[in-house]
Amino acid sequence: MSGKLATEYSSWKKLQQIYDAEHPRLILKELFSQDPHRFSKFSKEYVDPTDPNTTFLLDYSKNLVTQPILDTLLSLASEAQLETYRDKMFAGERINTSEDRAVLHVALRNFDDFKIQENGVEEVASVLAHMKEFSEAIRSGSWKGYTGKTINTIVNIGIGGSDLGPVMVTEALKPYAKRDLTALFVSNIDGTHLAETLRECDPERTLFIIASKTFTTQETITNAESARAWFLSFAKDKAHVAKHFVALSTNTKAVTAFGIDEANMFQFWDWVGGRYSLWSAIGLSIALYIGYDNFESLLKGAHGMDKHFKETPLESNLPVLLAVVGVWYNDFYGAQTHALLPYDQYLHKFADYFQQGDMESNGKFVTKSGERVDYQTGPIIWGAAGTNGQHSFYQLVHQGTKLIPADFLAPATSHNPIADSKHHRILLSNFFAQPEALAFGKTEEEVRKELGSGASEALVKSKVFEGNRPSNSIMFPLLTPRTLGALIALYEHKIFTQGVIWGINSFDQMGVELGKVLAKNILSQLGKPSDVTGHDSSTTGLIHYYQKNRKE
Ligand SMILES: O=P(O)(O)OC[C@H]1O[C@@H](O)[C@H](O)[C@@H](O)[C@@H]1O
Repeated sequence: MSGKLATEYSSWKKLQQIYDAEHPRLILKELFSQDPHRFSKFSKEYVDPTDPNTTFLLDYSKNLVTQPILDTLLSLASEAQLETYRDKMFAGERINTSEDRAVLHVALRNFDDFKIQENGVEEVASVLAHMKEFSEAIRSGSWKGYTGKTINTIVNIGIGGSDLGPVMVTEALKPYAKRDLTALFVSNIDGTHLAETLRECDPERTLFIIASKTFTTQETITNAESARAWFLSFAKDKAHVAKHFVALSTNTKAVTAFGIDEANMFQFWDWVGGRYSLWSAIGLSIALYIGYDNFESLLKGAHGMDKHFKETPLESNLPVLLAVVGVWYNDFYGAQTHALLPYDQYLHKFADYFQQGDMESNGKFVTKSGERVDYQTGPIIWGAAGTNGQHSFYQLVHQGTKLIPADFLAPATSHNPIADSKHHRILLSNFFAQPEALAFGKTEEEVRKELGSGASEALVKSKVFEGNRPSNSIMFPLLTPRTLGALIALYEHKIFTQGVIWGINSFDQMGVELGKVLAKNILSQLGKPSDVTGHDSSTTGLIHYYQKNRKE
């Protein structure tokens, strides 16, 4: 990045002045009543530049912004050289500086459109062809297990980026799934996860997909070894492993050492970050579950958003708008979190997925040039599918003491229009009502009128909704593979944009390393109390308690 702290930009300073002077007057109720055209000014319909049928509406009018604030936020993005860094990413420059790597998930869904130079990019098409051929063989039943039966269950063994994307997308695109193929996922090292999953598997009809970019991740390799031992307890002969185990990885040596044939390995490259890898071979479980053509539509939807991000001026660029509005709350309003609230059961893993996508990317306190930031970086991402959240944590979102910016997402049409779409109309009425309630609240006067004269003061106060709580709403016609691809890429580029503004490297994850190293050392000390050395009294005490109480 430019080597500057974000607070040094003149637009940052201007934003601080605007915030200090104006924020008490930024009242959504007033902003809407002053301008009857606020919705049309602050909403945009996305039309995929490569496919006019893929569209969605982004309504960002319920944000605590005016046009001059938005303009200043966009100047901040320009001052941080967003366009330059965006072009560097698409050109394959090594913008992941700490690991000296290019950041090219956009190359995985490019279909020869942008010219991208980097080793491996020319192999993308052949890996996709391999995924197509393999997924068709499994789905058609031409691929047989060791006793000649077809595969009816796939088990993806992976963690982090090698799990969350496939889990989220297979859930989201279930309406497109081959229902006689069950997709299961094992991620946790907790033996319970594998044991419970294997209870659902028939060894003669199960395919294990070992998904690991590095093929060294302790959880994944341990789970894969135990799955192989389970399989061999039935199949007996190691030669049968070839029909039931495939690998998705960048590490050919480790894959073959594990005993998986190179022919059953699906490659990707070090310029694919784990949390940006569902578009790569890591998406094999998706292709198997929804079919290769639908997987390709997912990639194409993301490519459309890439083109939009790359070619649209900042003021109409949807990921950029989401990003800068997020910076406004995160850095000036002091919001700590950002909620993702999809009103679509199929998107129930969306927030989980972007917890890694956003927090592993932007949860950093040093800039690319090694300086400690003096401002907030990535927000805490959380959320749940509507309307479940309403009956759980929305109380705090509406009346708590914290500002929680939120994105609401919903399809106009449901894949399951049961009871003549009654369910969907109820769902959507909530999707429309919640942002309205958050923004406009309910005054004391309205409460008094409602309760009548006998109500206690305490009761009146407890029923007031202060409102002025901001949100974005995203509505799309139907959750299709292409729309989902566009939505995921929308958030990926939002994360990229915020990372550029904050001057951090959004593409490494040094923060996950320390715990791994300590755990490795502790694992070697778990035998007996006298082995436990070099820790504080709390950690030592905890390990001693375990040693005293375990039954193995
Ligand atoms: O795919 P791998 O190499 O097994 O890595 C899995 C995960 O490992 C974690 O340690 C990383 O923080 C994630 O980014 C990554 O996705």
